[in-house]
Amino acid sequence: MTTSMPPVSPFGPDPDPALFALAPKVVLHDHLDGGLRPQTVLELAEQVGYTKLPASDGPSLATWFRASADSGSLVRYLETFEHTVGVMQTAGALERVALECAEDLANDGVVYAEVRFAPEQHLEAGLTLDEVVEAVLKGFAEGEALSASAGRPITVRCLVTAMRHAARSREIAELAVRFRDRGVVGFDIAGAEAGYPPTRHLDAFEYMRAHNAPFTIHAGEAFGLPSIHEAISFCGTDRLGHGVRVIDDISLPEDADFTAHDFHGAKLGEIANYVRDKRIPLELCPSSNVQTGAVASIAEHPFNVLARLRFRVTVNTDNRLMSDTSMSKEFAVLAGQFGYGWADFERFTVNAMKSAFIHFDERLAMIDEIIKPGYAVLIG
Ligand SMILES: O=c1[nH]cnc2c1ncn2[C@H]1C[C@H](O)[C@@H](CO)O1
Ligand SMILES: [Zn+2]
Repeated sequence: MTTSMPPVSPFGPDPDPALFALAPKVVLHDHLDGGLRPQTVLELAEQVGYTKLPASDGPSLATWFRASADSGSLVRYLETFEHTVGVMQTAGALERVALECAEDLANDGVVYAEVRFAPEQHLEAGLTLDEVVEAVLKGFAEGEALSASAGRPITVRCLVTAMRHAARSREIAELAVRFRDRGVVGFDIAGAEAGYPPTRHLDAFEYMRAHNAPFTIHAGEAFGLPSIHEAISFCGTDRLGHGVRVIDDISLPEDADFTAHDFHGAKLGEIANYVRDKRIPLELCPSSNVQTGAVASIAEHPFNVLARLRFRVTVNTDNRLMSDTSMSKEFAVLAGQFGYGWADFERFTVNAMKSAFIHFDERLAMIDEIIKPGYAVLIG
């Protein structure tokens, strides 16, 4: 791969993320336990007597998360969650974190969010799975109400995640279906990918399919094509969490420039074709992918190749705390690297909204009433 001069962004070479705050944004892949405010981690630790935090003030803690997550390994990246999950063990803590999550996303101009977390990781202080989900949904509803009254309306829905190294996925899928009319719109599996293929959790996915309920699978992040193949072909996933390694099934000319405008010489293999033909959404998380070593750098991120080849790409944060990011920052990074303008960001946002797990009429209303008018103002 070669990288020539990156295309010039209409926003300048190193755009200010604040430029993107006004654009309506949709996030489909954002972890509740990966997006806490550093100050909240400190305050909750104090309240619940959690003594293992690696820093004692907000800025140092923020730096610690970002630096520790920068290891180039998904397994080491995931170790940082010990400290966020550690302080999210009571209903009050869960509710506060969910409320602040909704507020932070709304303040960044996110209009629709699907936020995920693994209820099975929040049972240490005696809550039941149902109580955990109820507390989180309560916090989201409060955050939505506060944001609406502050003139920043947002819709937040929840995905419940099962940890792929554990054995509770069927139970979590049942939880998702039990709460389907109360704000939980889907199911997911996450955690270390190598050694834990999606087919380990086939009964959970079969349960979801039997109940006509959608799900996504973290696949093609730390492990490559076999994981994507299982997720789409054996498990029947509706979306791919990351899915970034689908690039391994696309052959490009030896000297291809990942920042180019077109990729006419690209040859898609069977898996890549299937993902594109079926319009399977890719929940791409550029900054996170660099941190976990799924890609070497933003310049070498396949986002642009996949976008230009018209895969259904979406832009996501993954873990705002660990990556010190936001949707506006991810847009800024992509604009600076690949030269995208408002029309591109509108397309990625519409892609995301089309791929959401709420009902078709609700998706359409968000696109027609909020997203398109919002970008029309920006495009001018
Ligand atoms: O990017 C990720 N890949 C795999 N697992 C992840 C990623 N980000 C967060 N997780 C894990 C750690 C969290 O504790 C869990 C539930 O949100 O999901
Ligand atoms: Zn994730």
